[in-house]
Amino acid sequence: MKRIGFIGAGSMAEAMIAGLIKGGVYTPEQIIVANRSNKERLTELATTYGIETTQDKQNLAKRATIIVLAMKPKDVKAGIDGIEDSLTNQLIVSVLAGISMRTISSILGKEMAIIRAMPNTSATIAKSATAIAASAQVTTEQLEQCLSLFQAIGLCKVVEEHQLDAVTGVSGSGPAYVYLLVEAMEKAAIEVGLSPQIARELIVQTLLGSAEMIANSGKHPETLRKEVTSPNGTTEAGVTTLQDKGFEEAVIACVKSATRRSIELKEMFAESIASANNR
Ligand SMILES: NC(=O)C1=CN([C@@H]2O[C@H](COP(=O)(O)OP(=O)(O)OC[C@H]3O[C@@H](n4cnc5c(N)ncnc54)[C@H](O)[C@@H]3O)[C@@H](O)[C@H]2O)C=CC1
Ligand SMILES: O=C(O)[C@@H]1CCC=N1
Repeated sequence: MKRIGFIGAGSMAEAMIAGLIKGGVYTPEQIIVANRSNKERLTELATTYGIETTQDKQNLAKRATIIVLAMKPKDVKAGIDGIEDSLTNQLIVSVLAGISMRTISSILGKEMAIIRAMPNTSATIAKSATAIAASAQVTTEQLEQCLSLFQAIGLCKVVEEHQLDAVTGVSGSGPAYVYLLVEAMEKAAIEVGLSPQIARELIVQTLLGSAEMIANSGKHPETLRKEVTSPNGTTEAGVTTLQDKGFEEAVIACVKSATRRSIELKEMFAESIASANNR
């Protein structure tokens, strides 16, 4: 029986498990999840999804065809140390930000088929924007399996590994930028006289409508923006203020900072794991 095993039982693992079952990619019997020590969390997942839970990672690694690494990046060494003897030709799928394939291979002490993925929290509602990158050992069949895994929780694109830092800066962290925009719009809406409830509903619908226009109208965002903007009208007044306040530069700097941080974290983790391996 093909099985998928998750090491790490947090929010990202749960989002993926929910999407996989809902999308019919795996049945609950085919899913195993392990964590470090929190038995209550495992019981909660077993009760909600009917999946198998364990704290025996070696056994999980032996029985799964795909092993998903879903712990925090700082826990990767402790999380996968000890599973290497259980590995044969399984596919390792890592959702860890800033942990390179090289770092994973160096902890395992062998070259494996590894796919790195950068999803985002909208995976919870099967709307993740995910990008994946595959190591040379990954077969076409394994890549297809991984694509259907992430397509069950949203959209999935294949990129080169070095592009994952940019993906992290754009869509991994991206939901937070949108939430900040909404927080600011809500504050302003209340200041100009709307109730919080009506403000929230109007803003959410505006976001959904705008996203769908970009996705489905076939028009460039700039064209769509110009269609909203009447000469000397209200939008022009608003957009001019945004431009005067450096909105575009701020967004560009934001994405670049997040991308840079992803690169820094990757280098930092690589160094600390290399020095731990040499001890
Ligand atoms: N939250 C986000 O927006 C995104 C997160 N990610 C990545 O997903 C990964 C998981 O994030 P969350 O689910 O938010 O974290 P979380 O903190 O909710 O869950 C982490 C899980 O790992 C388990 N764990 C820790 N040490 C372990 C060990 N030694 N052995 C086995 N299990 C262990 C914990 O018990 C917990 O169940 C992170 O590496 C993060 O970089 C990727 C994309 C977006
Ligand atoms: O903030 C972070 O580091 C993680 C990676 C992408 C989203 N959250």
